[in-house]
Amino acid sequence: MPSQCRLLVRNAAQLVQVSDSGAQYLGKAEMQRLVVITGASIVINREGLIEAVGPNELIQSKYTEVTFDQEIDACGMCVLPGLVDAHTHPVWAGDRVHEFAMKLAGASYMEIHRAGGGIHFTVEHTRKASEEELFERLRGRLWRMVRTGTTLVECKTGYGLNLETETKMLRVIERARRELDISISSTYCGAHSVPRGKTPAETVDDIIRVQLPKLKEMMANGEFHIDNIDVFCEKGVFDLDSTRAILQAGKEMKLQINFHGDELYPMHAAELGAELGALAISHLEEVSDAGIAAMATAKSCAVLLPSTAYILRLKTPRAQDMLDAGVIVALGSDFNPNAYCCSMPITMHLACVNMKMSMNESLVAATINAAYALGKSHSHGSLEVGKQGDLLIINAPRWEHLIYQFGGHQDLIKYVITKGKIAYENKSCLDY
Ligand SMILES: N=CN[C@@H](CCC(=O)O)C(=O)O
Ligand SMILES: [Zn+2]
Repeated sequence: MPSQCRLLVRNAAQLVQVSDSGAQYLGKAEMQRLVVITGASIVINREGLIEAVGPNELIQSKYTEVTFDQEIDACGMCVLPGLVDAHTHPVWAGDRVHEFAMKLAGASYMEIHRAGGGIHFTVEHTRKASEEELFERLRGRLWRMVRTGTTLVECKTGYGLNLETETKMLRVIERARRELDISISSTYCGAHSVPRGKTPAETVDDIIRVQLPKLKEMMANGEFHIDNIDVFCEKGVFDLDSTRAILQAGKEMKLQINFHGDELYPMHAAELGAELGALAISHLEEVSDAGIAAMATAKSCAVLLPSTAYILRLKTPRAQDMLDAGVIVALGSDFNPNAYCCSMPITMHLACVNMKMSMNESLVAATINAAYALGKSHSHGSLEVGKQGDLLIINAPRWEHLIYQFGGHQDLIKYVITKGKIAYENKSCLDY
């Protein structure tokens, strides 16, 4: 046993491990048996990994000879795994508050998109923004996420739609990955929309023949790392054949398939994703029964985005049908200029109230299952020995307060810890 460790958190009223079996995801039955220890401690070693977790007496007796860089007495508080946000678009310039007003007045998402707004508006501003400006904006947004408990986040490109700006966005994400106290899964989403002045066929060709080969070269040179490939598979954006061609090309580059499907119109994107071995498919408001069955068999994770369904007043994603059919269900905030929500506690709350998930199911979907959607559940998403020491400590005696309290998490989350170091501390946390 080492004589020095990075962090000891002791005396937690509850410590939610989520799972203690080494599972890479939890299905509906296991979600009901969340692993929670009462009166618990956790130890993070100097590599930032969890070294021990268990009842106070056990940890205390094992670690009497060990000194810690930092100790936290969590008496009366709860410890949970850092939250995992499985779907965000956080790199952009130019907000769309004016479009929110248009939507409230009755315009649909696609009407605004077809009229040249929506993604096109953001692309125009993001192309003009400097790399430094985009990084500073990303830094602020990721910091907001950290303060609401997110410690691993998926970050998409997709507001460049050409090689120059897509690579600018990838460099910005890479810099954040290297410099900031949050783990990042990076997604190339060059097929987020058909850019102005190009046909869908020209766009697919440019992505497959120009952009992807160049990205491969840049990854090999160590300029940035890309984990996932994404396409907005939607009527009026990319059809099934175009989506298949782009995702297949990404898969050949060893990128994980993680794409937008069956959101506004039933496209049979879920069936396509299952056929291609997609690790994750997001949205799925319009998924078919056959698509649900295919995803369950293929173990393609459904990343549900309750904030988007809420803001756009879409059909409610069929979380319970998916869980009953054996689909792995995860959650994402879908932070983007259309759905300006970067809080996973609010996302979990919406999933419970609008999608009829239980609090156990929501927490699993925002931790181990979201980590699975990013191919990272071997290292993230639960408090188990050997995993990364990412956790939050809330100032309440039952963990469910994280979901029950709607907003105001700045007064609930006391610490956010990444790799065993305090990334955020609220020194004036109010009593619940
Ligand atoms: N649906 C496609 N992409 C985003 C919206 C992006 C945007 O409107 O800027 C989403 O996941 O909701
Ligand atoms: Zn999205």
